[in-house]
Amino acid sequence: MKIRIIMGSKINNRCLKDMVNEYAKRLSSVMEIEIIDFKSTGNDVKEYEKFIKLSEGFYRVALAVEGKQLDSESFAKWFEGKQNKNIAFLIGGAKGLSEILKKKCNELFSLSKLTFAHEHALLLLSEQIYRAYTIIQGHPYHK
Ligand SMILES: C[S@@+](CC[C@H](N)C(=O)[O-])C[C@H]1O[C@@H](n2cnc3c(N)ncnc32)[C@H](O)[C@@H]1O
Repeated sequence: MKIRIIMGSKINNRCLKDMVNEYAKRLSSVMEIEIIDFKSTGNDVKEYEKFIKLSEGFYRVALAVEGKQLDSESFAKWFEGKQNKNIAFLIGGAKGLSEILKKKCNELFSLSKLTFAHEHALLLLSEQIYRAYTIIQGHPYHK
């Protein structure tokens, strides 16, 4: 299984990067997690093309406030059902993901009704992917 997290904005916070890398490292024996961040151009068409190209062949999940909200156990079940798929999670920059891009995605997931900075959305998503894996494995981390 391969997970690609695509960010329409650069990750600048070093501590946050380290935390995200730590989750990816813990999961590296069972899945590959790749993070691709790029500087936003502010041009919706160019960003659309970039996101689509980078997520070609992946099951696309857009992160958006208005998306579906799951609890961690449900997310783990969803995740388990996607074990033989490659998943791309799309995270927008300051302007968010365009409507046309969200329509191209297979699903829209929300982390909360609160709006987070793109880096915080990345950290929450990474931790929930790790948590999902520990739930599936019955590992005590998820308690
Ligand atoms: C600063 S937010 C963008 C805010 C923008 N005004 C909008 O409405 O989308 C940057 C990105 O973080 C992600 N994000 C922020 N809060 C989120 C939430 N509660 N659930 C899911 N994704 C979220 C989304 O991918 C969003 O495009």
